[in-house]
Amino acid sequence: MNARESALKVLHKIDVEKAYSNIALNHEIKHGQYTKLDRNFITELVYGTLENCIFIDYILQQFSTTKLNKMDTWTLNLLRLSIYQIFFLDKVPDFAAVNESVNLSKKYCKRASGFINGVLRSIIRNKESIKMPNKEKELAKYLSIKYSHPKWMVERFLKYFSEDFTEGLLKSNNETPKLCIRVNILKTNVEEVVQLLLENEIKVEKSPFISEALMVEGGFSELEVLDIYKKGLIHIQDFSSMLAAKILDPKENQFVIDVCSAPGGKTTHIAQLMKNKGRVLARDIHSHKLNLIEKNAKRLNIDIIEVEKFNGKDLDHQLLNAADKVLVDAPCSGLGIIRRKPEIKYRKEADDIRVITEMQLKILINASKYVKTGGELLYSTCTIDPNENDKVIEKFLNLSSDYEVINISQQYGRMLPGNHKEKMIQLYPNIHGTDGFFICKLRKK
Ligand SMILES: C[S@@+](CC[C@H](N)C(=O)[O-])C[C@H]1O[C@@H](n2cnc3c(N)ncnc32)[C@H](O)[C@@H]1O
Repeated sequence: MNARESALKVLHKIDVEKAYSNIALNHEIKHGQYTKLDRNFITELVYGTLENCIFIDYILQQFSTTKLNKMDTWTLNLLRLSIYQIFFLDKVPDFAAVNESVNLSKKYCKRASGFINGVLRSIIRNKESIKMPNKEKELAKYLSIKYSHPKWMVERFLKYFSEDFTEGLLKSNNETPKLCIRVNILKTNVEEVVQLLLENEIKVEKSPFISEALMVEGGFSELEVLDIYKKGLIHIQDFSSMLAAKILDPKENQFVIDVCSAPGGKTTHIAQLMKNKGRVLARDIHSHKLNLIEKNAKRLNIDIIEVEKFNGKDLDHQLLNAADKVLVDAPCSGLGIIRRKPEIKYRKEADDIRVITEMQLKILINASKYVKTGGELLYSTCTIDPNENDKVIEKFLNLSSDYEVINISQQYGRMLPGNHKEKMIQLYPNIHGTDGFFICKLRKK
């Protein structure tokens, strides 16, 4: 199977089965016989098409007599894949993209071959004269189409951020994120890992902010296949996520509870910082995800983590005032990780955010009850929506007079790129080059 056919299958799966892009793509790549070049091309085609889907559909609708929602899903995804190549990939000649698509259509949507051929050739002929909405008159619509974010999302960003900031954010959301590595200091050290990666022709940069973090140069994306990963010397985790455990700052022999912990990125980092001494209780509502924490802990040689299925919306009376530190890495809209999962743009609705903030507050209130007097509570999310971040904290503080916010931007400023004047930390992909991420640390008085 060639790269375009694989990309089409993955796009179809994401669209029709609502699969996650990273999981669907990894599955396809792992189970096919592809060269590294093919794997990179499939990845580029899938992410590029997904990232630019609203723009692509806008073009397609202008040249198709059939409405997009009336098209067969194979035809629609094949057209999207081809239009992506025509508009965004200089290395693919336009007519090669059309010919490949027509060949593929014979296998996946035979009856539409002529239609696909006609639409694509007409797009190529008129490529230069395509009209975009007027930026001055219809800013949200223009940005929505240009950067392929739903209009409600753009309007929401424009409500919170300036026009320039919003445009920068939308642009960054369509860029490829840097791959970050966390060195497992229980098993090795940074120098050894840098050397071992070099032997695999992977160059990394040390992070000036977090001692155990490395940034991969050039975006190599298959670290999981390396021995160094399988042997648990490294874990793959964004810099912003590493900050959460660093700022929680757990110590050896403490009792730490992580109430929303799967797949265990932060839990295993916490255990690592505790030098694998003490107790970490890792909970999640989804039992199938708890297996991932156990698998990760085993690989990283960590044995102080206990996993347990528990709904954070329920209060566990057994744990009242029991923990030194509690982490609430809350379920959120994910608006900070659109670079990694572009499908988030198309699957979220404005109302989802209202519903999720109620859950976040409930989980935070329950979790706060598990902290000892003098203990600490850390709330984090991978979103940039203030309603899920500082607004949740504001509501929490109104209901919890026994808590105060710790000024982490002052205390941990040296770990952060950019300037942070507020007590809490909000990272943005367009400013900090990390995932969009929020952290607030609180102390129980
Ligand atoms: C942001 S993710 C956690 C990521 C994790 N901390 C890490 O670093 O790997 C949020 C998690 O909350 C879990 N979750 C959602 N609703 C929950 C609830 N009511 N109680 C507990 N966990 C919940 C989800 O299954 C998901 O694994």
